[in-house]
Amino acid sequence: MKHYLKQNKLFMFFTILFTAFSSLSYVFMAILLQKLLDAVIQNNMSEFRRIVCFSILYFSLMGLFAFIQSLLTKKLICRVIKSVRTSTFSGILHHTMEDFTKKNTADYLSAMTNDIKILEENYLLPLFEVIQYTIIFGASLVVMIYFDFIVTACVIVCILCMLLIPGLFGKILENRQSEYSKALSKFTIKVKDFLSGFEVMKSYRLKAYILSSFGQNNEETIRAKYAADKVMAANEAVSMILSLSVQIVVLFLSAYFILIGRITAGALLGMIQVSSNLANPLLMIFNNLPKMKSIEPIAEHLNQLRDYTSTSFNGTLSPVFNQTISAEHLSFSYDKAVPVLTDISLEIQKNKKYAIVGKSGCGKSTLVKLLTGYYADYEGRIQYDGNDIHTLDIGQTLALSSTIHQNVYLFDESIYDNICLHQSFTQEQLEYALQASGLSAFIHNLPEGIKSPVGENGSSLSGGQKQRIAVARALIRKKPLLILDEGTSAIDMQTAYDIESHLLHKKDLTLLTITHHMSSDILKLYDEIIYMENGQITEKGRFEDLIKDNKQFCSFFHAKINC
Ligand SMILES: Nc1ncnc2c1ncn2[C@@H]1O[C@H](COP(=O)(O)OP(=O)(O)OP(=O)(O)O)[C@@H](O)[C@H]1O
Repeated sequence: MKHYLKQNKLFMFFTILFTAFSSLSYVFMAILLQKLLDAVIQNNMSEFRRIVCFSILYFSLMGLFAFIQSLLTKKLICRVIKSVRTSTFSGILHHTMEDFTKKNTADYLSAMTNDIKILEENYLLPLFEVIQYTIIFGASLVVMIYFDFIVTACVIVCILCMLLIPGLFGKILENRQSEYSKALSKFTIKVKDFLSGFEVMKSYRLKAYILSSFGQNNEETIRAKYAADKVMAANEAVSMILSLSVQIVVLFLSAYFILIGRITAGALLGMIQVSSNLANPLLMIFNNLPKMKSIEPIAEHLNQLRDYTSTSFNGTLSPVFNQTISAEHLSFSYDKAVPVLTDISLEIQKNKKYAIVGKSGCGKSTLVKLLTGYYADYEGRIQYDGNDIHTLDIGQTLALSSTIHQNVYLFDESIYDNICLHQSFTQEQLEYALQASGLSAFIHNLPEGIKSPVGENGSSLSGGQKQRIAVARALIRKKPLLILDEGTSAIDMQTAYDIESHLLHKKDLTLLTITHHMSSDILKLYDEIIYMENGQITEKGRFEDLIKDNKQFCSFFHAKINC
């Protein structure tokens, strides 16, 4: 948190300055009361008038300072929250694909919303209260010494007892707050999951189950919140008792000192006023310190997201793909126990076309993800034009390829924005991409044309239309490597055939197609069919040759077309 406050040093300085002005005015009230009562008791009319005039000016200025201080504090909190959000979000965006997918997206969502809210409520707001009350407390102590030293000494003893409170509750509150943050994150994950599966819920009549599971999670979250609130309540009660004891000590001692003639009645009134300026600020400070300490695990989590650095890919070379992407003796598993790819060697030559086929779950998508720089923790070697992928800048390596998945993600913007992704392209480039992806006729029939909104994740489009937008998105960028991972599966046969054969005839494109669609007309157009079984490549070659060989691919092909 200090990091963000340092970024706003000047703002912080002026906020503290005006906090000091408005805080000192509270303390000065005690001296004003003492002077007023003494003037009244001494029947001093001219002194009384002087005090009244001074008070009018004084209270007007006090109001102005309080307003400026409040404004500056709010503005500073807004600036800090904005910085925390921006740097946390940019840290999240900095994650490698591999590390990003290790967590549920709702976990990031919870950090960006719930955790930052907790930070505001339990750190930033209390911090400025603590600053304000510390100034009031310090100034009150000075005024108290001015009134009477012995009373001040007794007050200090009470305060030392109060110093034990943060130590008493801080650690417990920290643990409870951390549990609450975890519960909130779990709750957000569940809600996101349920809302994403809305359609499944409707068609499988899952409402009762979802409501009960939601209720259980809601209950756990509230229980975690209440557990933290209970510690806060205990902290508040103990702080209150101790702060009251300060006022009681002041009251009784001052009364005794009037009796023995040590102080005046005006000083008693002043001391009662100042003692509340000692007790209340202390109460607030000791209420707030454990709260502020409790956000440490949350701040740590946000800092981890902000300061994320990839430990897997640290290369800096710009990748070049002019000849080959190769894999040698590549083995990989997601959880170490179950091997997904075993000893794979292959070479992808620039501008050639490859179809990767095999039974579901044999590792086709995983192989392509590894080749394009998705995962770093594998055995063997992956090279781009002879350079190990680990020596390359992974951001640039990932940008060399475009993958069109079965489930395309579309932003809630227009078709145009989803294709161009806020980059500039010429009209000619746009028209080519629309034509080659088979989108032209569809867009032509829309009232708003290419500017039509697609809805949340393309909810107003069909699966095939979404895939065509993804194809246009990739083609307009003329990326050297295009991957179709069942990328045309939702498009009607004729359009899919047209798109795929167009891509197969593009001379300046390397194409990797993962397909379950066994059309001999299309498969014949590929330079190489790569057939996989149980995480291994068992056959490679042109379609006609593999059919002639009459081995595993041939049986797979015939089994598929006979289905
Ligand atoms: N992120 C992941 N975490 C853990 N296991 C995974 C993950 N992704 C895939 N797997 C597992 O790895 C194996 C290979 O999956 P992969 O998606 O590569 O197969 P595939 O051949 O592309 O399948 P399909 O043709 O059905 O899309 C499967 O057993 C799958 O369950």
